[in-house]
Amino acid sequence: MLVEKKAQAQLPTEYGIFEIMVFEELANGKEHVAMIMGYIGDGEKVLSRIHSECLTGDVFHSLKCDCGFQLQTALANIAQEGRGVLIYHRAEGRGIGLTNKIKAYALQDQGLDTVEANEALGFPPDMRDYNCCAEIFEILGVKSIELMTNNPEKLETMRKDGINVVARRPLVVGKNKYNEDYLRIKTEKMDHLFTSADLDGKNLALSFDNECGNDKHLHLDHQGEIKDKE
Ligand SMILES: Nc1nc2c(ncn2[C@@H]2O[C@H](COP(=O)(O)OP(=O)(O)OP(=O)(O)O)[C@@H](O)[C@H]2O)c(=O)[nH]1
Repeated sequence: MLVEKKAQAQLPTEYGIFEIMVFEELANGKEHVAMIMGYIGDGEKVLSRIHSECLTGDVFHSLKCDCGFQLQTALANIAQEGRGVLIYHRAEGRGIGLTNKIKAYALQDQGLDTVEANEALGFPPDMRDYNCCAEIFEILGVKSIELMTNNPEKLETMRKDGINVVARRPLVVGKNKYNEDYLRIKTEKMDHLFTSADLDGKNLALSFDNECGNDKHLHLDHQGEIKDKE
């Protein structure tokens, strides 16, 4: 047994009413979350997402990654179907944690890509494992899933752990000028399932307007002083 269910309640959201459940991972005390909508019933063909925690993207709407956009789109897709499960997997920074992810961002500011930055800090490119997510599906009575992801490892782990993946639904959203390299590196070095049309922005279900927001943004110089950037 990898996880234990700790709490459950209703959670009204802007996408509709979910049932929220908290599962503790026994090996490390991490609190993973399942957001469930509708009646799981026979547990077959449940629209699902395993979303890895990204404080910067999910909460602060960072444009350096696609995480926040994927989270919103996954919840919206589940609401549209009226049935589904989103597991919020507490594996911040692909498992290296928030402090190390921000250290990696600092290295990326100096020109390293996401994989190189992890390696420079002494970590593999990706430290996640998804076994506890498969067990959460099992506890929920989910037998087969349509998984919203571009990451082949999530598909493989679910299959190995006995959760039948009947389909993959690509989740290509939120490309913008700040995350172009991040997305490209996912295809080139991490085997993620983007097409060249995705990377050109042609297949985006929800494209992000490059020119939106205030481009006369503030930036920090090397001393940490905030300056206007023209
Ligand atoms: N180490 C590190 N983690 C990052 C970086 N940018 C985002 N993340 C984390 O990456 C995780 C999301 O992984 P992704 O590779 O974007 O996507 P995925 O979950 O593998 O695949 P999808 O299911 O297609 O979203 C989250 O935990 C983020 O916090 C980065 O530059 N470095």
